[in-house]
Amino acid sequence: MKKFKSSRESRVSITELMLPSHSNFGGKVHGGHILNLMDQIAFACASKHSQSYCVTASVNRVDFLNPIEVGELATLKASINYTGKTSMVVGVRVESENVTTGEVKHCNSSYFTMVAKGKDGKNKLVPGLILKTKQDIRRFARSKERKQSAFKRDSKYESNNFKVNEYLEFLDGENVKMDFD
Ligand SMILES: CC(=O)SCCNC(=O)CCNC(=O)[C@H](O)C(C)(C)COP(=O)(O)OP(=O)(O)OC[C@H]1O[C@@H](n2cnc3c(N)ncnc32)[C@H](O)[C@@H]1OP(=O)(O)O
Repeated sequence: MKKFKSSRESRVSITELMLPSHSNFGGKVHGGHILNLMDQIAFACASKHSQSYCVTASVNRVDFLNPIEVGELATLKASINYTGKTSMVVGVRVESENVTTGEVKHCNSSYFTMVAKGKDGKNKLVPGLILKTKQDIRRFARSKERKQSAFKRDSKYESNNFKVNEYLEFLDGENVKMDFD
């Protein structure tokens, strides 16, 4: 297996027609269906890069920017934004297209952290990423910063580290009432 690979080598794109069976009560495509497709394409992209079976470790923020209508085409694009030792961050973008008007809407962007698994079920080293463009560097740097800030936030809120007195003021003006037992 190569030691380094470019994001172009594992880029994946799929287009699917949104069927009535994918709709929610409001007639739009169900968010859960879109998340399922996003997870599948993130898996395909990470598996291609690492040439391994991968698992989803986390999903960073999914904003539903625009709804997708039944009868529209949903196109999902995925590429590797970041490589760690055994983990990869896959950027996933979802667009919808109205086939009659040709209007294209950006519906979601999200970042899936996938971890490669070896045949023994243990986490496995993945090839590094060859950064070819300014855009590649921007995506890599953004993912690295996001990973570092998530780590800092998680440690701050661990129950052993959490200092309640430092957060009482933080609750001022919020829709809560203190009622300690
Ligand atoms: C395709 C599917 O949908 S699979 C089904 C859904 N997913 C699963 O069932 C996964 C269940 N979880 C697991 O198997 C494990 O907890 C894993 C693989 C996510 C983490 O493995 P562990 O051995 O516990 O963690 P470890 O601390 O060694 O981390 C391994 C790597 O994952 C990264 N990682 C672990 N947890 C997270 C997280 N929550 N968010 C982001 N990255 C994470 C680490 O930073 C590390 O990256 P690196 O090797 O590039 O430095």
